[in-house]
Amino acid sequence: MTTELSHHPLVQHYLTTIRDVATEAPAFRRACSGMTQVLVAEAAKLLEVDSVRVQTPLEETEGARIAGSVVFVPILRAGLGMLDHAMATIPGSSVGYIGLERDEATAVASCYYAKMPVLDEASQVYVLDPMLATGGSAVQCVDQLKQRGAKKLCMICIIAAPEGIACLEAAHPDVKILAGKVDRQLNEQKYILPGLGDFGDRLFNT
Ligand SMILES: O=P(O)(O)OC[C@H]1O[C@H](OP(=O)(O)OP(=O)(O)O)[C@H](O)[C@@H]1O
Ligand SMILES: O=c1cc[nH]c(=O)[nH]1
Ligand SMILES: [Mg+2]
Repeated sequence: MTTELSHHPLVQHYLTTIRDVATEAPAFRRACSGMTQVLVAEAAKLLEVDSVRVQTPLEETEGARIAGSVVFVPILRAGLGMLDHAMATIPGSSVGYIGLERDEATAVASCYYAKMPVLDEASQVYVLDPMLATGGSAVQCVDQLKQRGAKKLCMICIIAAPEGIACLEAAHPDVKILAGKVDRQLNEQKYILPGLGDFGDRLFNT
């Protein structure tokens, strides 16, 4: 598996805003959107294109269009914070949803919802989840996507823990990861350090 880090200055700028304990929900949401826009654009480098001809008002010239379908799969809840800008960046994309929630005591995620578009081996599937902590949620999500036919998968996250990367790599070595930052470690409650706290709570003001 390849894990890629974004070195884009905007990603580092927005990450600092969302880490900051003083950042409240409105600014947190704006920073999350701004960061997602850059990460999705970087992850879109994976897309293949078909050569096409295009007629300008003056003459015909060469062009390119995305080949195959693009599918975004936000992991609820927190992944919803990344969805709007992902869809705006690739307006022809499809969206699947998966709900996964970690048990507060064990940090083991369980699935409470799934609704997917048709997937096939040509679909480029991007899983959206800002936090890759133990990796349990990502592995369960990818398990389900592969069962439904997905073969080309990329996980886009804002912060990844080394433990989460190792877990996803062990279970699904073919899945690419694009992260805004790889943080130091998990704490005893399986929160990422230094991290940003509970992403879902900060995004949804709960
Ligand atoms: O890598 P893992 O250890 O599985 O942790 C990562 C997951 O934890 C958080 O979700 P949470 O369970 O808090 O649900 P929420 O998004 O509804 O708050 C986060 O949004 C990820 O989905
Ligand atoms: O640090 C973490 C780990 C999992 N989920 C979060 O929202 N934050
Ligand atoms: Mg949460």
